Amino acid sequence: MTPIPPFPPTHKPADRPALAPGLRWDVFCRVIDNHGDVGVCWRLSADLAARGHAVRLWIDDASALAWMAPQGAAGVQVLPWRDPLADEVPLDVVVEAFGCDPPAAFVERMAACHAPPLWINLEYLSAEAYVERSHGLRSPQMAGPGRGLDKWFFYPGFTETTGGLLRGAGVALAPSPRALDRPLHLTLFSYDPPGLSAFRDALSTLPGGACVDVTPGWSTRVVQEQLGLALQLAGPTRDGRLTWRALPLVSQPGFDEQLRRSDLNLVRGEDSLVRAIWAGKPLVWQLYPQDDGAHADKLEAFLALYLSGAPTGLAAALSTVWRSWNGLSDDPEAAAAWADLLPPKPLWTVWQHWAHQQAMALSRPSDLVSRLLDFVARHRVASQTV
Ligand SMILES: Cc1cn([C@H]2C[C@H](O)[C@@H](COP(=O)(O)OP(=O)(O)O[C@H]3O[C@@H](C)[C@H](O)[C@@H](O)[C@H]3O)O2)c(=O)[nH]c1=O
Repeated sequence: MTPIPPFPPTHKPADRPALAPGLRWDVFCRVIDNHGDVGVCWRLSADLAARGHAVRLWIDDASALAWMAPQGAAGVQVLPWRDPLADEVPLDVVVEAFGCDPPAAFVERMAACHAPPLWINLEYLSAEAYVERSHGLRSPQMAGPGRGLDKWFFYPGFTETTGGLLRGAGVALAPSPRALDRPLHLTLFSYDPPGLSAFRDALSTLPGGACVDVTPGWSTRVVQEQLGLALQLAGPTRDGRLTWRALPLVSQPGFDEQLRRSDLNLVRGEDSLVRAIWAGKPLVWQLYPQDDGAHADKLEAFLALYLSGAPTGLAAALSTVWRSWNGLSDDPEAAAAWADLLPPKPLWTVWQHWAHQQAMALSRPSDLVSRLLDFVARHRVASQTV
């Protein structure tokens, strides 16, 4: 076992390295699967830095940042996750993404600080009711390396009493919907949606045809497996009235722009759901499937929120399509619902307007980073007055 190097029992704030104005943050990220962990941690870090804060992003696998954030961000230092991490002085705020357990030696140093950093666990986004109940709760650490510290739960969410949604400074809100006088343009970023071939059938009947941009990895594989289309970056694949195009991996700003340019976005996971909302275009969401079926409740909660107040015909057709896209119903109506939702059917325009309206409504309250800064400010004031 590597011995933990000795360090003084207390560290006054003055012991911490002086950095840029604003607060100094340690963000910890473990890449478990796919791109969501790094995607969220990068957006958070870059947004904090854009507001004058200094961020050390500790990450166990930074490889995806080469394509996701090739531009980097002034104020964000990307550092390899090290365990033990006893030689670093914790900064003002420590964000642990998705309960990823920062190295024990680092947490021991946090606990040994004269004025310990504020320790925040950033959780997964959901519209379920437990989010409002759990947001902002304190978890006193009774044992382990952080004994004596408090860890605070910060839950992203869609309502005022949650942690809000990541937005970023450069988000251009959706333009108003336009009438379609060309092939429908789609982006496919998915896991393995059951019924992809039924969806292709619905697209194939569109009078103007459609062009589907397929993201690399899972989606390209699934198009090959379910539809027998081997997509190549070299050029588009014709398929009757449809055109399929393989996309390369692009930066987050490029990905966001891709969603804004599309007429219909089929997205997956939490981060691209939020970006598709901001794009203000019709969207279909595929959730990461959980073995215990927990994604079903998560989908229903989001449907209830997103479609609250929607015209009845739209709510019914969209719910049918979304459940079937997630393998949560084998509703024979799904094919008919798809057909009803696509142009030139009247519901298409209703859907466009609804997506635009929801982008505006959900962007009106403050965003996640603003709420996080407010949360931190309130706790720092409270801890100084104790
Ligand atoms: C395809 C593509 C994606 N991206 C980014 C956008 C997002 O930040 C990120 C994708 O993240 P998500 O949309 O969350 O989907 P994901 O499927 O990659 O991640 C998911 O993995 C599951 C295991 C987790 O449980 C989910 O919570 C979720 O995080 O990749 C690009 O920047 N460029 C690209 O070309």
